[in-house]
Amino acid sequence: MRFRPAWILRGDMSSEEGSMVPQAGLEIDRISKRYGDVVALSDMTFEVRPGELFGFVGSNGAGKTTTMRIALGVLAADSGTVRWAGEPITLSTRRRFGYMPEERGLYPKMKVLDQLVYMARLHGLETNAAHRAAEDWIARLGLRERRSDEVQKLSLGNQQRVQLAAALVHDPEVLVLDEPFSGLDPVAVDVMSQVLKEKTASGIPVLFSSHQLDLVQRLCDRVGIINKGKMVACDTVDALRSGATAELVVHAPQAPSGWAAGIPGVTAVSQADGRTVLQVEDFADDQEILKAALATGPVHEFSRHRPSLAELFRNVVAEEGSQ
Ligand SMILES: Nc1ncnc2c1ncn2[C@@H]1O[C@H](COP(=O)(O)OP(=O)(O)OP(=O)(O)O)[C@@H](O)[C@H]1O
Repeated sequence: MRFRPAWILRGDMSSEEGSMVPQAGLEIDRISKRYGDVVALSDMTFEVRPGELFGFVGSNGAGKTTTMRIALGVLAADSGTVRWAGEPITLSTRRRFGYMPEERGLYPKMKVLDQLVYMARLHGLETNAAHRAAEDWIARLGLRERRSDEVQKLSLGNQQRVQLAAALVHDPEVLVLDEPFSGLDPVAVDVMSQVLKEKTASGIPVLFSSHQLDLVQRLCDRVGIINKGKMVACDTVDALRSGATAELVVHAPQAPSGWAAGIPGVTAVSQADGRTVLQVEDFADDQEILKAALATGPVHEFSRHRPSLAELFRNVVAEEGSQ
């Protein structure tokens, strides 16, 4: 599968952004960051719009955590700006963000309720309001029976629920979550997904990173694929998938190797167990392909295939890596 250049970004987001954006969201604007000789981010640019669930995907070391830390202001960029609602972020803006750091950051010996009350107080809630919010999120995230346990005595999945509660307890205006789904069981994934959807429905922009691409494909309004510190593709999953060169799966058990060679606009990707996967350009004539397949014997399947986000991701990373 190959990609048309329309959605492969090369440092200019202007064609990707529409004019219908109601208000500015969380804007990451040409952020660069080096660690010594390592270029972690290079002109990283994208926006998470109000009410949008934005999935941030990339290989290990691509720069997701660095971007999120800079967005939160816990790490300084070498250049570039992060804005929320049109204004550069400040210490007081940061207090209105909810953050789930990759390294988590709960106090292991603190009890769940005390932990959440403490977090809420840190973000400026009064004692009573902090207690109410902590109890609400404990109930909502299924942690009632664990509320008096030390965090270190919880399972990893439950610790993650507490971490999510800690990101939400002060009713943030923006959510930035670093791999919130990692290590969760299917029920906890559903709880997490539901909470994120509710938050976006109330107008909050949510940025989260994940290596679980099936989940990202299912949940997100838009996806940003990053590679080596750069945004290389950013759009809805549907737009990304429709921008990829289509594939045809042909099950013709008697077809010899190379049976489709020479048909204009067609490239064989694989052929095994009687099943051939072909890449077909827009101008390729699928009836001609079908005729060629039938000429070899019976055809049991002839179907178009839309690449999954995981396939798109592998392809983008391979393409960009080869440049
Ligand atoms: N404190 C640091 N000192 C030196 N290099 C760092 C530091 N933090 C990150 N890096 C480097 O910056 C690059 C980006 O790392 P980052 O953690 O942002 O990637 P990531 O996309 O979050 O990866 P992962 O999916 O593995 O969590 C990597 O090359 C990493 O080794």
